[in-house]
Amino acid sequence: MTQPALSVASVSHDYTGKQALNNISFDIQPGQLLALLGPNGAGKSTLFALITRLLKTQNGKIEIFGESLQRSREKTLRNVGVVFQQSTLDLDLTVAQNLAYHAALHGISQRQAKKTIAQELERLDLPDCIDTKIRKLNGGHRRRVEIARALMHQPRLLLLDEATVGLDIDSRALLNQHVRSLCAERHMAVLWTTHLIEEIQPQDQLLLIDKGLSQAYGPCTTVLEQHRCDTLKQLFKQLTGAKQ
Ligand SMILES: Nc1ncnc2c1ncn2[C@@H]1O[C@H](COP(=O)(O)OP(=O)(O)OP(=O)(O)O)[C@@H](O)[C@H]1O
Repeated sequence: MTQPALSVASVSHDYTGKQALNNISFDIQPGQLLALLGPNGAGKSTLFALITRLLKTQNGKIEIFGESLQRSREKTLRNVGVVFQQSTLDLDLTVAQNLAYHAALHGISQRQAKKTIAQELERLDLPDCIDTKIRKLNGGHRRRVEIARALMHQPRLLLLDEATVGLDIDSRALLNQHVRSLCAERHMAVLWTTHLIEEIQPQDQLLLIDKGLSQAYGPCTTVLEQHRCDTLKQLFKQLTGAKQ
């Protein structure tokens, strides 16, 4: 095994008396997509906030490419692209302006930024939108711009928190497919947080959490076999009691 892109070991989290996460451990290797699945209130956002350092780690260890998140914050975050659940694009700036601003924050030269913006938009099938204000784009296109932004500094680990929320079925499928191809082509590690079973594929790694506890972890097909389930829907219901 190579060094994991992301390693989470025995992580727990308390919100003043309420335990949101209890002893969660998992790894993501370069080129792997791990689907973090769980019903509402399972602890997905808490875990995401710990990995992105929005919350401070209370218990356990989080490492990105072998570097402790607690000790080398800047170094580790340089390797990470993040797409949050809520859009953080400036609606009154154009696509290019939003991306260029992010590039500047990462110390990327204007020349390099221009080149990367063109490449990423081409890749996302958005080249005609470069001078369009975000406000004029539909939800699916805005999400694609957010992915392009997260990729501007060429991260090796991409973290997405419920990136498809609010999108129609076609846009959801397209986005999911796009992230999968990035994962394969760039050998990028991906954490895909979702509460939607249909966004998960048999070749994915799966971490199913419920009420802060890890209920199942491993290659999707292995997890199904271990729990004698034919479908993820069945597994989800068996382990969480929740319906999809
Ligand atoms: N700031 C907070 N203070 C107290 N409790 C919190 C706080 N944030 C979350 N919780 C609780 O922690 C648990 C996990 O919440 P979290 O938001 O991480 O779950 P989730 O899986 O992301 O759910 P959802 O899909 O609904 O966003 C829930 O019981 C929630 O009520």
